[in-house]
Amino acid sequence: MRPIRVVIPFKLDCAKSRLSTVLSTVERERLALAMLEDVVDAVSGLGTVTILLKSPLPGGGVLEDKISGAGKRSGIEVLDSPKELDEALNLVIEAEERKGWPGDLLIAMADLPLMSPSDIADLVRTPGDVVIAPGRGGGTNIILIRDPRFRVCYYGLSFLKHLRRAEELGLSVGVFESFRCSIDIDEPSDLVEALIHGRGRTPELLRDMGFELSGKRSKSRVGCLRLEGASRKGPARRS
Ligand SMILES: Nc1nc2c(ncn2[C@@H]2O[C@H](COP(=O)(O)OP(=O)(O)OP(=O)(O)O)[C@@H](O)[C@H]2O)c(=O)[nH]1
Ligand SMILES: C[C@H](OP(=O)(O)O)C(=O)O
Repeated sequence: MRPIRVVIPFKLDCAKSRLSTVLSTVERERLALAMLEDVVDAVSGLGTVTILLKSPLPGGGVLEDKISGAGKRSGIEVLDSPKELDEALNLVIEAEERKGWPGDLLIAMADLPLMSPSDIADLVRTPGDVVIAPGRGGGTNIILIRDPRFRVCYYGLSFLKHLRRAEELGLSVGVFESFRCSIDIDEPSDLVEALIHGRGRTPELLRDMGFELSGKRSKSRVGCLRLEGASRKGPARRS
């Protein structure tokens, strides 16, 4: 199997804004960092890992000082880029192409806390010039790129856009269907999945923040918030 370089795009500034109804700005940053560490744990056995960090960091400093285990692990590179997601990633792909494509490129989003090393091991065994693990709602949670001509185009039903782009290039596509890889944490209702199925830092942090499962599927009022399936002890905190 060809070497694989893992790239995890990560933005901390205004992270996870779709969770702002249930988490303060600081809490969303803490959650984003916890999920990043869980993702790094899941992919670390594959090869070199690059965290493609949207710079500048809120409040300055360096990412390594904000994450514990993952940031200190050998083989983790943090690459700063002020560019938006697509441009930042396509510049990385183009750089690998100019180097003669020394290895394949696996792009994993930083908000996939359920993903496990075995899921990733199965994904990289999936045939295709491009292999995609779709996210719910038409997103692209993980993409393995084996052909340097491919470029990414996220947001707005990106899964379909990536299928179309591969077809236009005459590339074969593998779709990796996995419950654990399909769960990206975007909306408050996604927190239930992290609490039920998560095994790493993310569910631990959510419980520390006072989230708990309500036992049955019910609408729980938390202040003016309504959470399906999970309720929060104490008053909802806002930034
Ligand atoms: N390097 C980089 N990463 C990004 C950028 N925008 C989002 N990301 C990362 O890409 C992944 C998917 O992005 P989203 O799910 O939209 O994350 P988000 O922007 O924090 O969430 P929302 O504010 O709710 O859209 C996450 O790992 C983000 O950290 C960007 O402009 N640059
Ligand atoms: C990055 C984006 O994430 P979503 O907004 O779909 O969760 C996508 O997968 O295209």
